[in-house]
Amino acid sequence: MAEQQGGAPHQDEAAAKPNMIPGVKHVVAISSGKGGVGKSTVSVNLAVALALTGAKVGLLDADIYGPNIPMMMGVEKTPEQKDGKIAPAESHGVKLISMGFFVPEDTAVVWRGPMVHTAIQQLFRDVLWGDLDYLLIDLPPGTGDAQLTLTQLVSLSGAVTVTTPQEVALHDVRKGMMMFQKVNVPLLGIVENMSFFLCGHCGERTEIFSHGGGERAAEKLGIPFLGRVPIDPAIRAGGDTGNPIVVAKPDSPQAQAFREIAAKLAAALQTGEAGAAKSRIASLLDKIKRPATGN
Ligand SMILES: Nc1ncnc2c1ncn2[C@@H]1O[C@H](COP(=O)(O)OP(=O)(O)OP(=O)(O)O)[C@@H](O)[C@H]1O
Repeated sequence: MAEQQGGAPHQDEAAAKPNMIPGVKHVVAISSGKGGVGKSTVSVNLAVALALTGAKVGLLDADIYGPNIPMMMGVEKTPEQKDGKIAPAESHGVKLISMGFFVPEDTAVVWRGPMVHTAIQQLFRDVLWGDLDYLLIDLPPGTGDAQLTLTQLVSLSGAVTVTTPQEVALHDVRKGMMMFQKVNVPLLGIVENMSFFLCGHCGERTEIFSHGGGERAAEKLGIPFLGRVPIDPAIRAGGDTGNPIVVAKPDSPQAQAFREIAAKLAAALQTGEAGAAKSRIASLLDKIKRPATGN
């Protein structure tokens, strides 16, 4: 990817590739095969952990069926409009837009395919994201309209999948990963959430949802395992109060787990970039070496 100073994609490049968001360097989808595995919790903590490294980070809550990122980030105010565009909210150093801002609370929304398409398109096109190093997208669970729309509308740097460790959740992971593979979205890795519970009183470790499934799935699929996060009341409380654990308890092992996963994700994106640059150079060299055929 050609870059201007500061790392954002060049405006010309963005114009040439209409699916790129001008000024946004990496767009990463955070997905899950099924609901309730902690995808939003992981999205929020990774976004804030990346912002704490000094990166410019945006978070797009595309979970049209249960947009709870504003609550998890402690944002109540609806974003302002400027010249027909939407200025994202900002919290814990992260720019934030959610479908939840535009849908009245406690309203059940029935989204048909084209509506999903239009809504997600607007969140990309009409939001003043500015220059970002990372735009994380919290997808709805599963492999439906929103996921496919997204892969059509925006050039994704890759997808991360969140799962719990048990076999039934992993079955859905494989399905989700296959969808991304089919549409040529690089698989950046698997995060295993709710991996184990450490008793606060006796320190005993209990593996509520079985053991090691995320890592085994990563191995089988040949994609990176980004790390595991324990099940912990402080992580849940961080979500409920709008204070993600990486800021609420930065010295805790749970926060450390999220920071390590964020670092691995950043490294995977850089490797992807280096890999793409290498293959561009290799193909250039190949062209230079190959004698002209005259036609
Ligand atoms: N590691 C964890 N420890 C304790 N609670 C957690 C953990 N991860 C998530 N939770 C809690 O589990 C619930 C579901 O998490 P979350 O909303 O992040 O899941 P989700 O996969 O995004 O769900 P959905 O896609 O169905 O909306 C929340 O109450 C959240 O606080």
